[in-house]
Amino acid sequence: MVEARGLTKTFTRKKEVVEAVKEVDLDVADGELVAFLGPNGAGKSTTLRMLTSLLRPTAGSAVVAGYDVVRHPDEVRARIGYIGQGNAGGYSYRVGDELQNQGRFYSVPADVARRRAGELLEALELSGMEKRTVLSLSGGQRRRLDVAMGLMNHPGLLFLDEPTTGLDPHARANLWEHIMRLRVENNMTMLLTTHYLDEADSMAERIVLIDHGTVIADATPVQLKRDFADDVVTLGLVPGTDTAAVVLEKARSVLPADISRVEDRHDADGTVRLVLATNHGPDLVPPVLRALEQVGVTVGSADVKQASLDDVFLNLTGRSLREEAA
Ligand SMILES: Nc1ncnc2c1ncn2[C@@H]1O[C@H](COP(=O)(O)OP(=O)(O)OP(=O)(O)O)[C@@H](O)[C@H]1O
Repeated sequence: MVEARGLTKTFTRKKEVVEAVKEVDLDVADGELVAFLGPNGAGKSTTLRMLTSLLRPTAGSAVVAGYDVVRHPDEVRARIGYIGQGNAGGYSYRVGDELQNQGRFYSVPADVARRRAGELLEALELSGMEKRTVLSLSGGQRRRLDVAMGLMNHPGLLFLDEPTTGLDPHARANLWEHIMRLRVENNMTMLLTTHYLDEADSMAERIVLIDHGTVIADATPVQLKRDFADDVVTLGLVPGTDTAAVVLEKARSVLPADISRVEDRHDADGTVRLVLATNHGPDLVPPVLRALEQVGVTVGSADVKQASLDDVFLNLTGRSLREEAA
């Protein structure tokens, strides 16, 4: 569905040169849901705008829905849906008219457009709002209208640029529910950008991490977390009659060899904790507890913090995506 090679965009403004996207290679297979994840200014939107034929690449090429984006932009646009960062049409227009106009833009016959608009309004819980102006809709309703507009031409491939930014958690979850249902019903391939790590983690089948215009990782969320971050298991040890040093020595002697890092922590309340970094935290706890029990070490508490995409970004770049997004 998407095949980009060496995609590059350089902006020049008042003698300032910005290399927004640098030699990006990207493949999206039929039916896949891929998320572009990266900090502000990483080049996500610029890449999306090149793939949707809105922006001409400085170098490189992209074939989208079977057509070259530079040579056949009309063919590309006819086959894709694009939901930009702040669409929501003309604010003073009526919802129903906006959808009809969008249909006309795509040369959808008027009766088909009317039927499609009705179906989409119902699917996106906007029924009865045809006569309302866009301005009168809530943020979540407006974003759902954007999705409806992006789907008027029945695209096989949908591009979404930060679909949920600015929405409250309830509206975000609600929008996702709609998008995911429509994806299945319409058998759509999707490429989206987001700042939200949790969204990318739970929704995307593949994540392309982008930083300073370059792809720094491209894999499933599970693979990324396995390869570039560790789970952290923290065990609170009960000293009993042994000293803390003896307990720690006994504990360390029975730990499996594949733990990537072992540290001990002495908290202010006197608790001694063993901190283990591993790429299989939840599976590690039961055997470690059994082994510790066998050498007479009692565990009073266990905590598992599973690796996150933020840990992945931090390990790859030295910066936290969460802090940059905030
Ligand atoms: N029209 C333009 N003229 C000059 N510079 C631009 C233009 N559009 C984007 N840029 C710059 O290109 C870089 C990448 O911007 P882009 O919007 O693609 O990033 P992004 O990852 O989508 O960021 P955000 O998450 O904030 O939307 C930034 O440094 C931005 O300032």
